Amino acid sequence: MPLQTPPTADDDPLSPRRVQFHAHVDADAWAWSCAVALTGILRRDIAERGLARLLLSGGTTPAPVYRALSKAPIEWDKVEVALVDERWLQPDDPDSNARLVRETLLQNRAKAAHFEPITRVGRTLEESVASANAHARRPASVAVLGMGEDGHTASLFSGARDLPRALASKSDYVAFDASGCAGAGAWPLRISLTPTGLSKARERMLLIRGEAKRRLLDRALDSNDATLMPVRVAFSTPGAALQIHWCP
Ligand SMILES: O=C(O)[C@H](O)[C@@H](O)[C@H](O)[C@H](O)COP(=O)(O)O
Repeated sequence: MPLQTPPTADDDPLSPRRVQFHAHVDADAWAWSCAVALTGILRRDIAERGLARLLLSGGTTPAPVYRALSKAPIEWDKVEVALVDERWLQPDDPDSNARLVRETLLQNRAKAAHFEPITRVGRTLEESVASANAHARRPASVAVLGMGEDGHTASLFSGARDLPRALASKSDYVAFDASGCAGAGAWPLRISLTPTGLSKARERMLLIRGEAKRRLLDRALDSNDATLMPVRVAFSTPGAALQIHWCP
């Protein structure tokens, strides 16, 4: 009879080896600490592989981190910047995640990075998803995630008809229709990284701020259902441990 391997701490999604929580005193300390952590990851991958790949989320939270990171001493011409998710908008739309990344990260030293928007003028939704999947063949150095007030991460929304298919997908990116989900705001049609795509990133970071999100995170850690709390995929998906960076 084959010997059974006893479960290790890594089998438990809430093991300290899977989720690490970093609390920062204020927004400045938070932004700079996250930028320093990201700088270390990107420089390490450039040293080890000659190239680094950074996956970024949108939303209102991460801009200060992206602005701080834009000044970091990194060989930016060896960095590919891509998106965790995108709204079905033109890449220069003020509400697109591409525009956010261009205006916050791709400034200063980081101007030299290579940016891959998911949407392009003239590209259909299917072509956009196919392009994101083709680029995702190169594994990400780090995926930077956010969490919505409804518990979504990337563009994986609870209550959406597309959620079970996205959670089970073997593709790195899928089209996602979040019609009827209040958290998706005015942009129900999205393209999102899946747990499969997330599992390939060498590192994972979740950026959150404020007491309400800290309480929501506690609820997500206690819940056992990613269809109710999609942010659970950030720590329950096999692969890298999740580094959570929070400030008041
Ligand atoms: O484009 C998006 O909507 C996102 O990438 C999304 O997953 C975001 O990270 C959360 O919605 C958090 O958004 P806030 O930072 O605005 O709360």
